[in-house]
This record gives sequence, structure tokens and C-alpha cells, in this order.
Amino acid sequence: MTAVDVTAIAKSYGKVQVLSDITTHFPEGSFTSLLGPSGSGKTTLLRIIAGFVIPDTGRVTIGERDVTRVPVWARNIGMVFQSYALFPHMSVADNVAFGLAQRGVKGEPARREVQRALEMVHLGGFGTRKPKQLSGGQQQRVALARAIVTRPSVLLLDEPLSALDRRLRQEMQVELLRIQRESGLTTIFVTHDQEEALTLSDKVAILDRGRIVQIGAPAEVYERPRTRFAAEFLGDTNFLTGTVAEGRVSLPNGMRIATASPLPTSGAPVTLAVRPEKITVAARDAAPQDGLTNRVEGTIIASLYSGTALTYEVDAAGQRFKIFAQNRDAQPLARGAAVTLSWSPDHTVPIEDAP
Ligand SMILES: Nc1ncnc2c1ncn2[C@@H]1O[C@H](COP(=O)(O)OP(=O)(O)OP(=O)(O)O)[C@@H](O)[C@H]1O
Repeated sequence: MTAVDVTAIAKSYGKVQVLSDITTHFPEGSFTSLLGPSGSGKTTLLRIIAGFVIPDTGRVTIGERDVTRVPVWARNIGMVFQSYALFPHMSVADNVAFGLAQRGVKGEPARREVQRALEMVHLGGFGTRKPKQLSGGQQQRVALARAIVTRPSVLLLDEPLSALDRRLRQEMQVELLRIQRESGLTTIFVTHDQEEALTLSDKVAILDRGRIVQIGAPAEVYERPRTRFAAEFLGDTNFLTGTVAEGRVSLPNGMRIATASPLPTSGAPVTLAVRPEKITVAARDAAPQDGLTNRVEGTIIASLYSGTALTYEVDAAGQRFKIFAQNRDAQPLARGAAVTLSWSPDHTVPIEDAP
């Protein structure tokens, strides 16, 4: 078990700056996701940690060791890619043994290690099969066994589940987390799927155009996004833009919104982010909700039914709101209904709103 640190990493290809000034710490035994849109530099950062790409500047350390100039094979890492690239003509056991053989581990010691790795991924009885006799999820588990059989100190995963269908993917998420917890491996996981990142990780690092714009525990980055980009990338958000007046945010339509977070001085422009599921929507004549001190009146302009949940769009004097509601009431609110929206200042988060 070993922590990984990257310090002041930058990388360009020609004139294109792919990563700029990345400094971050991956704690020993933790599961961190690198999350960001296509082209944000996730894979490049992972490949720098692995040693496939040398950064222009900066340092990579694994444990106490500076590995910036150390070749891939000497870094003691395990890797799994999206395409699991098993050798089709070799048995499952031989596929898993491959990395051991390269290190000169053969015979009975190799057989024991292969069996241990296969049992860890719950494929103990599958050693003699060929990859094509396995399902996609099982093949990906063989790739995982191959990555951990050499007892690496760090596990690097580049979208390992994205080739699997939704159901299998969810099963594999549970498996992956179990294996990571049992092995205690410091794990860095590249994904562009925000739900997957939130479900699996101890920490989520959000990348935007080659920079980590926010890193923290899943609930922290989801509940308290720092920028418009982070808020949007991790799900739906209502943005309320106005100016600070008397400790509240005054919107152009005259609404005054309270936040539990500190605000800049009076007169400063500010944007607030409110998640759609934090807002309670009720018919206007219903009793008010206790404690939800932000309260605005509006009209339902769209109501979308999706089984377990309802999505409402509400117009409140020109300010649009999106709201997710549990499908609990006998009669969903219909288009045109006069409603009151209420939500807590705790769920009203000022963000940086750079263009
Ligand atoms: N070897 C290379 N030569 C030139 N440009 C590259 C090279 N590798 C990556 N890039 C560019 O660097 C940028 C970041 O790529 P990277 O693969 O790290 O992004 P990513 O966030 O992993 O994206 P994706 O989710 O699509 O895999 C992209 O614009 C890509 O075109």
C-alpha cells in the first residue's frame, strides 16, 4: 500500500497544452476517480502516473520514491484498460500468469499467485477456460486478476467498465469496489461517468481543460460545487444569478434568495447553484414547509413523468427552475398549476461563474 503524489505536472503535445500545473495527492489505500469530459486530460494524467507518458515538467512519486524517470515496468503498478486485450489463444490462468512469467516467477509459486488472483475476482474455477468462453464481465475480471497478480502497490484503471452493458457494469462496480477494499490498493480510476465516479470513489477529481478544478469526497463535490463547470458536470443544477444586497442575493426579477454560505460584499454579482432535488414543490394553497426559508411562487410549465420520479419545470417571474420530485402524491401537479417552491439556504451554494 502506497500513496501517489503528482506535483506541478504539465504536458503539451506541440502547441496544445493537455495538462497544466496538476498537483494532487492520492492517499494510501484510497479510490480516486479522475472525472471529466472527453479531452480534459484524464487518460494523459493516468498514463503519466503509469509511466507511458513523460511529463514536460513536474514530478510523480509512488510512496517515497520519485518515479518520474522510472520506466513503466519498474514502477510496480497494475493497469486495466477499456479494451481488456486478453491473449485469445491462452487459457485464463496463462493470461493471468503472463506478468509473473515476465518477472521470472514460474512453476508452483506462479500457480499459487494465479489462483489467489483468480479467487479474488471470484473466478477460481475458470483457469483452464479460454477468454472467448467467458462473458464480457468475466473477461474484464480476468484483466483485473492479471493486473493484481504481481501484487502492485498502485492500481490504475482507464474506463475499465465502459465496454460493458448497464447491468453488467453495475455488477462490476460492486465487484471492483470489493476487490479494491480487500486488496487495499491505492486505486486511480478514469471515467467520464459521473454516477460511477460518485458511487465508487473516496475522492473525485474533476478535470476541465487540463486542470483539476475540484477534488474532494463525492458528497462534498456534489453538494458544494465550486464552479459552474463542476456543478453542471456532476448533474443538473439551477443557477440563480443576481447581486448581493443586505446579506441576500437579489435576482433581476426582485426575488431575494438566502444562502447559508458567506457572500461577497453588497453590490457584487453572484451566482447561486441549487440542485433540482433540493427544491420542494407544492400547490400554492398547501401548508408551507418548515425550515425551507427560500420560498418563491411560480407556475408549472412542464411536467415529465418517469415512473419513480417527476421532473417539473417552473417559471417564477421569468426565472426558470428544474425540480425533481419523488412520485409520492396521488396526483402529480399539472401544467399551469400555481405552485410554491421552497428550499433551504444550506442547499444554496455560491459558485465561481467564470465564462
Ligand atoms: N499522443 C498524443 N499526441 C497528440 N495529442 C494527444 C496525444 N494524446 C492525447 N492527446 C490530446 O490530449 C488531449 C487530452 O487527451 P486525453 O486522452 O488525456 O483526454 P481524456 O480526458 O482521457 O479524454 P477521453 O475521455 O476522450 O479519453 C486531447 O485533446 C487529445 O487529443
